[in-house]
Amino acid sequence: MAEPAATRRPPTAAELEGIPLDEREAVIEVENLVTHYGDRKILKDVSLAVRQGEILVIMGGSGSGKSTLLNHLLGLLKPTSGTIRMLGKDITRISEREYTEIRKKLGVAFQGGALFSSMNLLDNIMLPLYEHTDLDRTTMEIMARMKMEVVSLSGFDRLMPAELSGGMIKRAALARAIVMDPRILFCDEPSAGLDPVVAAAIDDLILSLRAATGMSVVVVTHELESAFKIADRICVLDKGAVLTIASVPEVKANPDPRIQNLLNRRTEEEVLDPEEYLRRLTGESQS
Ligand SMILES: Nc1ncnc2c1ncn2[C@@H]1O[C@H](COP(=O)(O)OP(=O)(O)OP(=O)(O)O)[C@@H](O)[C@H]1O
Repeated sequence: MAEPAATRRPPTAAELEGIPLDEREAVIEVENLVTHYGDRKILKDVSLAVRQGEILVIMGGSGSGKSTLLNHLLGLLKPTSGTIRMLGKDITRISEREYTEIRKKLGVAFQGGALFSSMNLLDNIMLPLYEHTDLDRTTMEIMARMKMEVVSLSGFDRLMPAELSGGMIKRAALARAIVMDPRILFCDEPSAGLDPVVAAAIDDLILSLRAATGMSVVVVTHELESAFKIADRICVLDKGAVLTIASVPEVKANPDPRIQNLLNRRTEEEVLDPEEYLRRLTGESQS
């Protein structure tokens, strides 16, 4: 029997080079995911796969279900039905102990950084090592500083989160997310709220991390420019359903007005038809 994906040595970026996405192993496979908040159906039969070394960007208007999907992928929410295979294991059906093993192979850069305000930068970046390893402090410091160098934060060990710029916080969040050399990196709005130059630098950083390590990256973003620059494929969500999962040129050429509205940043209200508006007022469009 083949060794499970979670324990096998992952392929390097060089080994993946030249292998088309479709022929690579999936590190995440979501099938027919349905989830509710109370009686309200939020994710409607979502299916998607993320391949080795792929950057998949999840896009969609406000309230389309991006955060809900991300929280399911991170094992923070349990779906009503459907499966989420992460590195070969269905995380909706495994024990907490098994999930902890998978979780060690996932890095998460949370929106806003999620840095602890009472800890300096170095300690913040070392946190996953404290949580998941028995390494001594000196080794942890060395590992954290190596990642700080990767994200151009060398020498800022003792700065407190309140002293960091928006771009530095995003880079610190990335450093913490990669400190355990994850197989899959999740980034929630990695460049939101940054000026265009700083945002572009974060995009470049994500691309160079993937190129150096061959890890897979899942990015949730509102930023079109960023999505077009970094995505191998974009998954467009609309009202909890996947409209398409396709390459950037394919998404741009997709004639679906909901996709074109999203790309052209037209608000939903501008394109809402009267009947849909009525259904919304009566609550009928909520299921
Ligand atoms: N804890 C909750 N309880 C009830 N409903 C919720 C909860 N969290 C989100 N929702 C609803 O679920 C839907 C999807 O929300 P979600 O936050 O996943 O969307 P999103 O695409 O991430 O939006 P945004 O871009 O604004 O962050 C929305 O209609 C939202 O109001």
